[in-house]
Amino acid sequence: MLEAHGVSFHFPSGLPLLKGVSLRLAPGEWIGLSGDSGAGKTTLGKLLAGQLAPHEGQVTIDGAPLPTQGLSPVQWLPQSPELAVNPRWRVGKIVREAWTPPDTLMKAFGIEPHWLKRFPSALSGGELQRVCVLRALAPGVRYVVADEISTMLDPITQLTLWQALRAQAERHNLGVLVISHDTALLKRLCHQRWHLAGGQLTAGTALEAP
Ligand SMILES: Nc1ncnc2c1ncn2[C@@H]1O[C@H](COP(=O)(O)OP(=O)(O)OP(=O)(O)O)[C@@H](O)[C@H]1O
Repeated sequence: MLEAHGVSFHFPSGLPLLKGVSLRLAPGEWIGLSGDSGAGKTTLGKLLAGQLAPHEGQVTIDGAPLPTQGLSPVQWLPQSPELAVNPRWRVGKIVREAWTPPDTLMKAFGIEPHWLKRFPSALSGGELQRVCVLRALAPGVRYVVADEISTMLDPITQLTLWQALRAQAERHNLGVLVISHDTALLKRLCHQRWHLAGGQLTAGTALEAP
């Protein structure tokens, strides 16, 4: 279980952004997170993935603090994949950074073999996003924070990405936090939805059909 326990956070010289936020994400569960721009969704996602540290409260995985070394069991996937890759590495090296995804998965994520020799700047944003999502699904990863990952994609590519992620999440019992402004997408994908406003979470409609 990935849990935020009473987490509070503010950026230096900023107002309190998160005020005692608690959230539980179980293995195999999909939770949706919505909220206005600037509400702190990305910040909460980064806290859950251990990329930021809370000022109060804590984030735990199975009751223990997140590991600070090695492959993180919680992967944060950002909206802009070009910021998450080394521009001097070829795509083949990028996708195999943490593990070697099998060809079947490359195909499921719509990754073309001839992209692997290119540099990331020679892929579209949507193509590079699929590479980054697959890169993050290494063995040992148990939770994924998908932060607006399909916003820039056309509807068919969105479908490919979510279907491939869904299949891999089911196979490995991954818990997924989906951050999005798209309420219809969250209703379609998530068992449970939360809305972030004023630094606190309120329940969206629970138990939507995934
Ligand atoms: N490194 C930083 N230093 C100072 N303030 C920051 C930093 N990163 C984010 N913020 C501020 O914190 C607030 C929350 O940002 P965050 O990215 O978490 O919001 P969000 O809900 O994900 O927004 P959006 O939907 O627009 O992506 C914003 O007002 C933002 O300007």
